[in-house]
Amino acid sequence: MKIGLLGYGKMGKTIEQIALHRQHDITLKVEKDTDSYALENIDVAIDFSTPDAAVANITKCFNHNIPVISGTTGWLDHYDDVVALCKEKNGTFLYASNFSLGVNIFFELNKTLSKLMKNLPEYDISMEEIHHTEKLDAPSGTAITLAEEILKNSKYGSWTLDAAKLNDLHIHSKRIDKVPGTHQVVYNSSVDTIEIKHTAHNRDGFALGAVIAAEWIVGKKGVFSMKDVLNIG
Ligand SMILES: NC(=O)C1=CN([C@@H]2O[C@H](COP(=O)(O)OP(=O)(O)OC[C@H]3O[C@@H](n4cnc5c(N)ncnc54)[C@H](OP(=O)(O)O)[C@@H]3O)[C@@H](O)[C@H]2O)C=CC1
Ligand SMILES: O=C(O)C1=N[C@H](C(=O)O)C[C@H](O)C1
Repeated sequence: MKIGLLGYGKMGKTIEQIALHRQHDITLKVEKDTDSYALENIDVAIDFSTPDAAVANITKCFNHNIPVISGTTGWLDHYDDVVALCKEKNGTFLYASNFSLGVNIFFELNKTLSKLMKNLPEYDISMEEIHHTEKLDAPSGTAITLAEEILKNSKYGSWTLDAAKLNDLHIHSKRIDKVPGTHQVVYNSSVDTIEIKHTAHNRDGFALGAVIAAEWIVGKKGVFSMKDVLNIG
């Protein structure tokens, strides 16, 4: 498979290693905002760029009829517009806030736990996400995905980064040098605490999931998620 990497930073480089190991070719690498590029000789594009760049990269793929996988976070205010454009252009698109198999299992655990806790308002819920100091967005995309599921079954109105907003689900975002990604959900009452936690040890799991999604999506049309790829949820 011929893969175009839209974004060649920490994730782009890790994806390249995994893709080459799985016998794919990298036929395009876009390294920075100022790079002009043509979408030629590509079966699928994988976008791990920046919050400001993702929408333009994805749109360009739709315009050139190239299937596109996006793991870039921090642009989700435009997600509905991108989905509408994909349908209008009869394109192929898959976004995941987190491509790792472990986190996608963790998403299912989070969903199950939130349903179990639905009628137990004596538990206060909070979340923590920890990432490296180069991360541009907060909270993480993964934390937002977890929070949106919890909100369906809880007393909270929305998620917030502000600990003073007691009616909202607080996400504590910490930035610590080199941390690849840690997410924790905590249910706390006066008598006990229930916690679930996922810790990434490196970026390989994210990159492998993105390559598996790219392999899966070629030849398909529409808007997909990792639930479709992994057949879970
Ligand atoms: N969904 C998932 O599983 C995961 C998602 N992510 C997300 O992926 C994104 C990238 O992460 P990461 O690789 O760590 O970040 P990096 O900053 O290491 O890499 C991003 C790269 O994209 C480049 N870039 C800037 N503008 C463009 C553009 N217009 N087109 C293509 N590339 C561009 C940047 O260049 P420059 O430095 O010059 O700006 C940089 O080299 C982030 O949003 C992150 O949150 C990360 C890990 C897993
Ligand atoms: O920026 C990162 O590094 C990561 N970003 C994603 C997110 O925002 O959830 C996924 C992963 O946690 C690493």
